[in-house]
Amino acid sequence: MESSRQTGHRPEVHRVAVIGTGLIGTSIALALRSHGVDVLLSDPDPASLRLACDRGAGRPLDREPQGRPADVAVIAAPPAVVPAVLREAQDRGLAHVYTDAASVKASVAAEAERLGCDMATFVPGHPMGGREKQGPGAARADLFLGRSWALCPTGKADAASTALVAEIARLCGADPLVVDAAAHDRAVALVSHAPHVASSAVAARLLAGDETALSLAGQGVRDVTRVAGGDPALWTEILAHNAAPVADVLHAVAADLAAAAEALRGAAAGDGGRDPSALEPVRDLLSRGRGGHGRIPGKHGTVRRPDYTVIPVVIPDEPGALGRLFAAAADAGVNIEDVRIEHTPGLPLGVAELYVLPGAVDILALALSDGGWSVHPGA
Ligand SMILES: NC(=O)C1=CN([C@@H]2O[C@H](COP(=O)(O)OP(=O)(O)OC[C@H]3O[C@@H](n4cnc5c(N)ncnc54)[C@H](O)[C@@H]3O)[C@@H](O)[C@H]2O)C=CC1
Ligand SMILES: O=C(O)C(=O)Cc1ccc(O)cc1
Repeated sequence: MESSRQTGHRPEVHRVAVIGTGLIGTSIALALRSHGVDVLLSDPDPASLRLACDRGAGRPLDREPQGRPADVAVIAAPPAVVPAVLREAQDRGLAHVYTDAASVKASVAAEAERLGCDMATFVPGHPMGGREKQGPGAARADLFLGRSWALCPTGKADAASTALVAEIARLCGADPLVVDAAAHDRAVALVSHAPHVASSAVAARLLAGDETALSLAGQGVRDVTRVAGGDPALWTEILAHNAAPVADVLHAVAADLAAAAEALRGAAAGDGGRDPSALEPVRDLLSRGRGGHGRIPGKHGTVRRPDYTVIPVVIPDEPGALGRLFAAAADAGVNIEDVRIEHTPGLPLGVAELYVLPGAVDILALALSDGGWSVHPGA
């Protein structure tokens, strides 16, 4: 794949307009705000816009008197609407330079060109960080830390436009990577889009599982199916815009799965699965899978997500328990950076996993233990 990482001079970004204040737009806005960038926000959904503003991601664009253009406008809306939104923003001179965040690049750029957008100032982009949740409530300023951020300028893009959009990526803690749009789409078919469908296929089987089966679910199935929690409407749109490359990967995955199922069926029919040679295709798949997993690079770049320490705390499954736990942490002067709840249906207790900065672990563990909580640091 043709690609290059950007280096060198860093242009200054003072003012950014973010159009689409969902998960990605609000995360970008929060990251830019943390660097003191003036951020203007817009979204056709007033509730999304209000929540993004209330979270400190910026102020409403439509309350701004038509002033000087922003340095950059970021369009963080679903792929199908990006070209029309771009055209409209360029027509009213919203910014000097434009980018988007859509998960597919070639079709979006082609449609923008067809609509007569100015391709000299449009640098299509794709931040490779995300979540399976939507909307501004799920946004995080650190969503893109240490991730790649693809930039796919067409041949018509100004170098200065590309440099400015690369700076947006860097301010969000990501590594900008210039890559051809078609190569980008083939790459994300392999590393994002087909994995999403495969995850959904595994997760869809769970609909047929009974309560006993589901109560046995551990971390493995949670890991494999996490992204299947994404929005089906958005993902159908993403897949529609990258259909052929995704189909190629899925056909190969399906062939591997069919061969594994066939081998297992044969082994079960023979001697109950104990003949090791019957399972050779399965062993081969597992070995290749381990090899492929090993090829996923660690997070690159110098910026890393903060290393939080997890403190598991047993909580009763009753109204107000979490509130009391958070209040106890606040009394101890400790900020909870993130929280996950593990709960087994039918049991009166669950576990709240509190994510805190390493320096706060001892203070919080002691304060919670003194307060009668069942705390399990290091578990
Ligand atoms: N969800 C993820 O993990 C990632 C998504 N992306 C891409 O980012 C873009 C946004 O996705 P999310 O933030 O996840 O979705 P989201 O559903 O959280 O937010 C999308 C926002 O766009 C707004 N919107 C819809 N039509 C609009 C229009 N015509 N003009 C302006 N805003 C409009 C919606 O009201 C909504 O607030 C998509 O293109 C997606 O492919 C990129 C990286 C990761
Ligand atoms: O949930 C995650 O971990 C993701 O990586 C999500 C994601 C979804 C869509 C993208 O275009 C890019 C990233």
